[in-house]
Amino acid sequence: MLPVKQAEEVILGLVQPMDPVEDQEQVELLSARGRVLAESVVGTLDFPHWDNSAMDGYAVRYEDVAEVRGDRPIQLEIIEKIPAGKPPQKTIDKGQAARIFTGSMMPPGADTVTIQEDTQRKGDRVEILSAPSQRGEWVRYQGSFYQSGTPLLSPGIVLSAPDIAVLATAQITQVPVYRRCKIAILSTGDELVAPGQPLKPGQLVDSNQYALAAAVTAAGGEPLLMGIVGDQPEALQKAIAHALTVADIVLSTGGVSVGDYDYVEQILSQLKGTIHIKKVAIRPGKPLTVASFPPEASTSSVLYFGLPGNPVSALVTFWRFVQPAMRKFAGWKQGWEPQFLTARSQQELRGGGPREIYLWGKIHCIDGIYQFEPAGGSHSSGNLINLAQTTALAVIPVGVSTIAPGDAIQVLAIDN
Ligand SMILES: Nc1nc2c(c(=O)[nH]1)N[C@H]1C(S)=C(S)[C@@H](COP(=O)(O)OP(=O)(O)OC[C@H]3O[C@@H](n4cnc5c(N)ncnc54)[C@H](O)[C@@H]3O)O[C@H]1N2
Ligand code: MOO
Ligand SMILES: [Mg+2]
Repeated sequence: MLPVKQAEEVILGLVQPMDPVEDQEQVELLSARGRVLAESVVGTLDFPHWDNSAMDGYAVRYEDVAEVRGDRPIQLEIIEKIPAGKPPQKTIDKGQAARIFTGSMMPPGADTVTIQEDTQRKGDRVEILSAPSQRGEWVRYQGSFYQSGTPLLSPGIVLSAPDIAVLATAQITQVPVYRRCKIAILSTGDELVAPGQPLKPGQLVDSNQYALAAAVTAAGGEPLLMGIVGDQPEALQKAIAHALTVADIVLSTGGVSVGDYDYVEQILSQLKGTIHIKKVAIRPGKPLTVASFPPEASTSSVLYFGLPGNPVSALVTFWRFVQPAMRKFAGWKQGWEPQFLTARSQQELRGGGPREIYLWGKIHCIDGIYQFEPAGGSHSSGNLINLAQTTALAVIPVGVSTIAPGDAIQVLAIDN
């Protein structure tokens, strides 16, 4: 049994990120959120594009108003009103001002804005009641936030709402992103029927394919549903061989343990896959099987995860191992590894045995401190019912038998 951390290293070591050119596609700006940027974005305009006012008030010359005191106001002649979006027509001379608004271009000659609240209007003149604290007060200078020609956004970032604002400002309406990675998902087991089918005695609804499709989508991938394959080696070999030709990563569930009908590993070998992992010291998820297929066996090299069939084992191993691999493959520049948070356990947690234990539950932030609330009921890897609404997995390291209430633990936050 490979320790969890070592298994993670082996898996991430097997992943070659997509090619930023070959695997690039252009998407509309409004569809770019959550996608991974494939190219550096460089703006052709300074930001702000021109000197403009940060407030409603009057554009003035600093020298004219620097000495103003409450008991010594000065009056300036208003020579122009400059709405936002209209270029100023006049130059501000000594003793003059322009009425200006937030976002309006600064007129030549003026270098400072006095806010409306510090003035009194007197017909076509304005009385300035207090001095600015410095030259340039309330002016947003051209290029003060960003200079054109320098990188705005770097490749390998996952685009978020503020990034979309930056792209919009840079007038990038078609965004170069990595294509979504294709993840084939197949369920193995003679007992499985699709949701909606009546159950004969001994049968079970295939929940894994749906759970994994949702998890893949949440992780930014494109799920390819390959259906249910019975426990027949020929059918399974055919299905796996086909999945290898259509996907970047293949996930199967079931058939990886030691039972008479657990054929996945032998089929991966028959298909000339290299098996890197057969068992991981994780509970749930021990029989996780990982193989790689060189480009000859498929269109390009493909990573294969034989996830355990138990529904909780399938999702826990997805979150712990598949999702990081997807991130690296998808072009993320960094942060592929799961990010653990420190939380306090609300209840006593029991560990023990040779495997790292993952308990599912919810994470709450109470008075600024993360707290982990384990799901009630059985933590059997077959109990998918109490997995509902899971937002975190708490990790009990090997060698730790008890976590007392209030003790610190590492938790993996789940965003799905
Ligand atoms: N003698 C041993 N038995 C088992 C061991 C072991 O070490 N020695 N390991 C156990 C562990 S741990 C796990 S996890 C499971 C993994 O089993 P498989 O990956 O071989 O999966 P199956 O045997 O095919 O199924 C296990 C379980 O999950 C249900 N299942 C399967 N597919 C689905 C699906 N798509 N949707 C919902 N449920 C599914 C299946 O009916 C079984 O109940 O092995 C233990 N056994
Ligand atoms: O690893 Mo199994 O997933 O413990 O049930
Ligand atoms: Mg089995």
